[in-house]
Amino acid sequence: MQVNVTNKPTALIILFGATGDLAKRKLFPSIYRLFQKKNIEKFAVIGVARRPLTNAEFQENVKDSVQTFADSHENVDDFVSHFSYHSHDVSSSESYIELKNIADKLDEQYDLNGNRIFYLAMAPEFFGTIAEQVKAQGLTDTTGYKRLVIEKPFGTSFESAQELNVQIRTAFSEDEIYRIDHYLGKEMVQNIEVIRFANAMFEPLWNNQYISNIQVTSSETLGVEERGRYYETSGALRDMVQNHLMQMVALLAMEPPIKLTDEEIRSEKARAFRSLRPMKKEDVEAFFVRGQYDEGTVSNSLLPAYRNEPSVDSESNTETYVAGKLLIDNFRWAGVPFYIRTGKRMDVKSTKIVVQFKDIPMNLYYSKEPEENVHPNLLVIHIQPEEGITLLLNAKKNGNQMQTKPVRLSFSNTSIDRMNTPEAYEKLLFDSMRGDATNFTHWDEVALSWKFVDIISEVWEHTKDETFPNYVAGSAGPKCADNLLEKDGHFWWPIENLEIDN
Ligand SMILES: NC(=O)C1=CN([C@@H]2O[C@H](COP(=O)(O)OP(=O)(O)OC[C@H]3O[C@@H](n4cnc5c(N)ncnc54)[C@H](OP(=O)(O)O)[C@@H]3O)[C@@H](O)[C@H]2O)C=CC1
Ligand SMILES: O=C1O[C@H](COP(=O)(O)O)[C@@H](O)[C@H](O)[C@H]1O
Repeated sequence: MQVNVTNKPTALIILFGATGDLAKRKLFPSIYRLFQKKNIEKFAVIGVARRPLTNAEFQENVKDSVQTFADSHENVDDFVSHFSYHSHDVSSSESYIELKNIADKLDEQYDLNGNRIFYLAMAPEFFGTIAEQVKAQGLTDTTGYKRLVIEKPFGTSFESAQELNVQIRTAFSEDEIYRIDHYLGKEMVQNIEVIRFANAMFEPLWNNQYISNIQVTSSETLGVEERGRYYETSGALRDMVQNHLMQMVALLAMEPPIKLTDEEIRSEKARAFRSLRPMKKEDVEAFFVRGQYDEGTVSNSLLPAYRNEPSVDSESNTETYVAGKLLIDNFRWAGVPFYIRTGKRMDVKSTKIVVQFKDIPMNLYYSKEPEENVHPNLLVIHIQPEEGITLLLNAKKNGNQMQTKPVRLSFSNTSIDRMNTPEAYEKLLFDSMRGDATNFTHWDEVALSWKFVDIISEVWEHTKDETFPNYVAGSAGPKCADNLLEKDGHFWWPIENLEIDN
């Protein structure tokens, strides 16, 4: 269903998990930016968590968060006056009634038309209970819209995701559910569609006749930090591949949607997932490799091995690195490998997509200077930290001989628009308030991506990787990831050499 998208949304946001890390680092600063830009005016927030806090104490926490994580600090007192707090254990049905009373009061006070966002920034084990309770206790009986914004991970396998989906669907219909994948809120991830579908020079080439392979890299310098308990049962495959990396692959591989509506775009992404060649257990080893970081020295500090991080098993078999090859068995992509890789404690923090074009059929320049191999054309989409596009072409070297040199055409997104692009969470929160679900994941996409990764998890859970730990903290990852491409006659383009030239 296409929802009526409004530009100045009003809403009461009921934020479950309001004392947590995500709320502090991402959500409060994002709501603040929307307020500062006057994108939202009539709004109120109820923070929900167990610890006892007064409204004033909670507002002080929100103020701290804005002062630490947002780039401007004006009107903060006015901003935090929109926040209330309700101490409440979400697994007990009792205090939902009190929550409803607070919600109704704020609805009237701020003239919010009964519009409600239930934002679940909590561990997934609570998602089903909260959805059921807000319905049972009448919080969803409202005159305006009701929407459920739900954080990842959405389950830990297809089966668990399906159970969770059934639970939340008792209270919310599919078009009221906004499953967050914050990569879909990143400016340059949203730009993938525009680069592909708004440029006559790319779309005709966007297929197996002209593209040799596509590489998607998301590397992090951070380790697992304080999230060892969660990460031990997740690993990089469930934490990053099932969602962020596969979403980027879908955007790169999908067919042009007939319209730019959420339904059309999400159904094209789901079709791309349906075309993925399913993994067979016996093929996992040939298509996917894993790694786990060992201790390493970065800027003269010794960083611990994953197995020595808090709440991590000293013999853990959990992967902190994944590289893999995906094949899309459709007319457009047959034969083109999509390589993906992601890891924690790597040498650089960077997310990039490299589209490598095929060599031209006959190259006039090889014969003259065989050592001067002509560089393949590359399109590099820089997702973060820098945002932009680089096109690597070949041009003539200055001078009399006919030799070539690679040249770069670069576009830096931020310097062109002369503004900082909005944070992913800011955009997604705004979209959920406006009723635009385009950049949220539909159940079909979630189900298909879980089915794909479940086979890999099953194999990995049952085979201990005796090489772990197999890469040093602060390095470029394990050697097995290079072998994966070498077998196909390819190599990973070194992301640190592909920066944007301004
Ligand atoms: N942090 C991040 O960078 C990211 C987080 N996410 C996801 O966001 C969600 C939240 O993560 P994060 O903020 O890091 O988690 P935290 O552990 O920091 O916060 C959990 C929150 O839940 C509250 N809580 C826990 N149990 C209950 C309960 N029984 N009743 C009411 N409140 C409860 C806690 O407050 P109290 O103890 O006071 O009850 C706290 O506010 C998770 O699903 C996570 O996977 C997704 C992407 C990134
Ligand atoms: O969802 C997650 O993403 C972050 C990486 O996000 P980014 O925007 O900084 O690239 C990752 O650290 C975390 O483990 C994962 O849960």
